[in-house]
Amino acid sequence: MKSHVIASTPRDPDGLLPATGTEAALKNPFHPGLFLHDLWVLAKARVVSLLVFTAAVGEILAPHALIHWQAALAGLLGIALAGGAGGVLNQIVEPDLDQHMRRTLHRPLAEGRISRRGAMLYAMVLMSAAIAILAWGTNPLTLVLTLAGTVGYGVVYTLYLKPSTPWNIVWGGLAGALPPLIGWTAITGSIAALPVVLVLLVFVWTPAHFWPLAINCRRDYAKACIPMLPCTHGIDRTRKEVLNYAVLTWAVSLIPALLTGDWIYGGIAWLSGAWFVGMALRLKALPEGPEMDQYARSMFAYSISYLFLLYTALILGKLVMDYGFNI
Ligand code: HEM
Ligand SMILES: CC(C)=CCC/C(C)=C/CC/C(C)=C/COP(=O)(O)OP(=O)(O)O
Repeated sequence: MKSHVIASTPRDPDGLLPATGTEAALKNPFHPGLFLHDLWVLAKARVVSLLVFTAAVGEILAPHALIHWQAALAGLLGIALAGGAGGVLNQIVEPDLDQHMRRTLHRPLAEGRISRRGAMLYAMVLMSAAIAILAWGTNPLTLVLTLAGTVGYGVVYTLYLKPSTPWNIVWGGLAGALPPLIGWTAITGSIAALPVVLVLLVFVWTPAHFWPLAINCRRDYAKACIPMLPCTHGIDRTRKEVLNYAVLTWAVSLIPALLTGDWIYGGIAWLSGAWFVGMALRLKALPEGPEMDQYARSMFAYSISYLFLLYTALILGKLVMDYGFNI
């Protein structure tokens, strides 16, 4: 396994300054607003919000979700806390790496505002709360799947896959794909075809979500010695894989429509997926340069809206099918 421990920081290439602390932190050791913001960033709360949303859709699609509203709430809270713990674990492992990437340079551990020990305590609090809530409000299957998500991301992906293989995110993405199934099992206690397809959907979406960003940040990943696909196999191969996974995502996104006969979802999935594939084709066609880098950023941003749209369309279609709303 490659080591990702790097001795100096971009702020201090010669290692002469104290190892920790931003200017703000040095001037003002405790600032409550900054501290709360740091806790938010440490838990990767924005990513977790989409994980929780996909879990909520898994719950809403499950039979009799409203009757089991306590399990539904416990499931969402548990996933939010466990997802947050995964984000903290990830940053406990990577402060040295984060210091070498412009995107992550200002994270609380990378800048030394929060210590590894403090972050570990935070992860333990989040994880204990998640376990207690899931054990009390849901069922053992939901608890086990959620634990698998946190360990899969915070330990298997972060410690082993990310520093050792360019296919890290394909397998690492499985952890982040679990929430729709976790939402479903929180309500039903069992596994069914529809939520498994929803897991597959996030699983095949993840590479086309992340690799455009990796293209954009390839120089930083190379500096940090992380073997992301654009660094190990080049930009052309990465763009080809983005296109492959975009097409795969488009195809898998149509399966729920076939399973449920939900044409509203099917129509939205078809159109938004066609757009995603169109973006992948344009990314592939652009000559290397600033325009391609900028377009890769746009595709990354669209990937998030796209997944959000697909899962929103699933709820919309279910409402129309169940209650016959006129639209
Ligand atoms: C191993 C799998 C994944 C990898 C490697 C990955 C990678 C990333 C990275 C590096 C960012 C940060 C972009 C930035 O700060 O500029 C990001 C943002 C984001 N990711 Fe992913 N992601 C993965 C899976 C997922 C999953 C499963 C979801 C949700 C279902 C998701 C939702 C998001 C969202 C909502 C953002 C935007 C956060 C923000 O605006 O700050 N990601 N992803
Ligand atoms: C079900 C459950 C509890 C799942 C938790 C899984 C989870 C939090 C997945 C998020 C995936 C994610 C943020 C990847 C970022 O990649 P990175 O860590 O390589 O990005 P970085 O460079 O921004 O740190």
